[in-house]
Amino acid sequence: MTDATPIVRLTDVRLDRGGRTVLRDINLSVPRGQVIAVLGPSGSGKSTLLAALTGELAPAAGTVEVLGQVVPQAKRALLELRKGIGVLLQGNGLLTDLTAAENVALPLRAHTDLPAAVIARLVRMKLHAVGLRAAADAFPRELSGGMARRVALARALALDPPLMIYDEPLTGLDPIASGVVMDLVRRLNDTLGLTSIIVTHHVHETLPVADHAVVIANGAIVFSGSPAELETSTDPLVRQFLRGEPDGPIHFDAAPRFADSALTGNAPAGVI
Ligand SMILES: Nc1ncnc2c1ncn2[C@@H]1O[C@H](COP(=O)(O)OP(=O)(O)OP(=O)(O)O)[C@@H](O)[C@H]1O
Repeated sequence: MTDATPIVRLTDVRLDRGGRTVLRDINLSVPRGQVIAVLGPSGSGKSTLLAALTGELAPAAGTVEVLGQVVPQAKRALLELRKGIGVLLQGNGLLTDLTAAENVALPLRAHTDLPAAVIARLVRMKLHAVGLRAAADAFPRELSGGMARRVALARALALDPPLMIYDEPLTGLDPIASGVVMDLVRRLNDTLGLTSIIVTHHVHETLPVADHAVVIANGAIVFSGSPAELETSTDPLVRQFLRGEPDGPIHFDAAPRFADSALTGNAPAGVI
């Protein structure tokens, strides 16, 4: 993969779950080095899109390429690919009976044969990167929500993945902790040379650190452009989403109604 190859590319992708189409006609290309915000209301299919990137969900149609290869279905090849993808899951997924340092060490112990002293040094470096070196011996229950999220972030970074995926990284955090986490996401992206995909409905906290925004609603990409373009968009769907209004062209029921005319024809391609 050359530097010019997009780190993530979805081509004419359709994603089905439970026998129902959740997302269709997804075209999205993420260049290296960028922070991309994937926004959308609850139930719009953000987690479904992530599942396709990590190979948890195979596309019903189209191609999903990550790190220069089509996401494989064979288990071994998929595990190999996943080593290059750091995922910060909703919640933290920290093991409560392990210290912060032990949590960060988990992926290193599972996926490398490095000696304990090297792992300990790498763990200290990762905790330092998220500003928590002093919390190495603390248990998750002793940490604030924001600190615990940063430990989870350090763990996601443990194997030096070139691609980071954040699934609702701000859930349950207060505005100050949210600001700290988003600044960290941006800073780590730039200093470590990562590419970051942030899936969230926290628009106003995320846009300031994003290079590019994609909005999904009603089963498709309905906006793809810069944060500034998003904020000045006059598209009724985008406006409704940004203002959090219950009434408008976005359907908030579980099943996207593809036959509805609100979307047909005016969904811009998600190529960035
Ligand atoms: N495993 C599944 N089986 C069947 N349907 C599913 C499954 N997972 C999700 N869905 C459906 O797919 C749609 C999109 O769900 P998804 O979780 O991707 O949305 P989301 O945008 O991530 O929502 P939230 O912001 O609430 O997490 C929803 O209608 C949901 O009910």
